[in-house]
Amino acid sequence: MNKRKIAIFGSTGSIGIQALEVIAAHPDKFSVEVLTAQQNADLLIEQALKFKPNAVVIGSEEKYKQVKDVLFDKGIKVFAGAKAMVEVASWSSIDMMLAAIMGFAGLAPTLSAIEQGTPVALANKETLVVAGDIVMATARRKNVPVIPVDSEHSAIFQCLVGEPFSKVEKVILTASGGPFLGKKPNFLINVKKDHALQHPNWRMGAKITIDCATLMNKGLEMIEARWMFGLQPENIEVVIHPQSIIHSMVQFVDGSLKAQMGLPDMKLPIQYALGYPDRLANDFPRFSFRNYSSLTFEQPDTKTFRNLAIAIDAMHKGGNTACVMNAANEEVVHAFLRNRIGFLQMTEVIEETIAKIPFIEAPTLHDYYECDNAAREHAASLINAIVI
Ligand SMILES: NC(=O)C1=CN([C@@H]2O[C@H](COP(=O)(O)OP(=O)(O)OC[C@H]3O[C@@H](n4cnc5c(N)ncnc54)[C@H](OP(=O)(O)O)[C@@H]3O)[C@@H](O)[C@H]2O)C=CC1
Ligand SMILES: CC(=O)[C@@H](O)[C@H](O)COP(=O)(O)O
Ligand SMILES: [Mn+2]
Repeated sequence: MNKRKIAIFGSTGSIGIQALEVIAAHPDKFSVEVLTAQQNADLLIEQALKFKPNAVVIGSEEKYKQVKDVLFDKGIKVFAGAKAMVEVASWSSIDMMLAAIMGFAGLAPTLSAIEQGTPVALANKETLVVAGDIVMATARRKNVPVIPVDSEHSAIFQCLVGEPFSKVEKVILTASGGPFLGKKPNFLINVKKDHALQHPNWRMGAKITIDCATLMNKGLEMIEARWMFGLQPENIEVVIHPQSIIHSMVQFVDGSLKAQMGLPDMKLPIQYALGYPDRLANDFPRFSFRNYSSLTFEQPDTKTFRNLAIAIDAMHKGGNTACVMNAANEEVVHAFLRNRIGFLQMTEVIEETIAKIPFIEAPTLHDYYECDNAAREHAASLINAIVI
């Protein structure tokens, strides 16, 4: 494999930091072309001094001077703002973009890279939840690979290697169940962010960790799988697997099931995507059957964790529904993390927002931006009316 110049969009986050660990372990395979952050100027500077990218982008324009004052003398280009992020994403000097920005904000830079013809390692699931039809159609038109980083989608992708798509019967996404597995609404009504942030198996950014606690993460991942692999909604299932050792499965037309397994460590899917189609050797800790006497499975409780049911409905309904749901979800998670609303109220706001925003059957990209905006405004007004 030729040495790849990687651009990490969201380098200061959980995925971005682990990606830099992968890159540091393979200096002969990867170099860093671009790093971006939104607010965390200190860490962005530290990363840039260590990895010497061609350029960095800081989303917050207020932090531009702080970053420029340190990095400009070192020959590193410094840009600021959301527009600069989209422009830099289109640089032809980038061999692969790691899309690791959190939320809807990741959509524009990722589309910009795909339009330019740059392969994308996709962690940012919201990009496909919001506009998966347009993003994947663009990737097909430009003949650009979109390699999954999300652990379940990486598992499915690995199971599909060498298999004709026509022989796939269904995919089964595994879900840990989060910190509240088995709990009922009378318990959930009182839970606070500190408890919800305790994921049983993975250490991740705050937003995705809350999504795991509500099971919205699995709903987002079903929609991500629908677009990433071109599946019909009825061919995507979820099973609860509390140990997070089987990362997902594919069932084929002869009934054979393939599963991808390993310890819960995002460095593995990150490395697989950055190095694809090579499998690079590493010294990550290995799974051992000696340490696990049982791997267990159960059905999700969608009556209690209604966000998963909402997402499944959104996937079936199509159009702009998942975009609206995603926007409302980003708003409620933000509010929950600031103790502005309760755990179960997150679901109520999402439902009311979907009911309020007019349905569009075949949205354009412009429609998706408008719907995201309108849904956020409506969800914010509902949140503001809540007193806890
Ligand atoms: N963490 C994980 O293990 C997994 C994550 N994912 C997905 O990967 C994505 C990133 O997750 P994670 O790393 O946990 O998230 P984090 O919150 O840890 O990091 C988010 C990154 O995005 C940047 N960012 C935040 N808001 C904006 C914005 N408006 N514009 C530009 N950049 C922004 C942050 O910058 P700053 O630090 O300056 O705020 C940071 O670099 C998400 O879509 C998530 O669902 C998928 C599977 C696993
Ligand atoms: C690591 C990863 O891919 C997360 O999206 C993970 O899936 C979270 O775990 P659960 O959603 O299964 O709780
Ligand atoms: Mn996942």
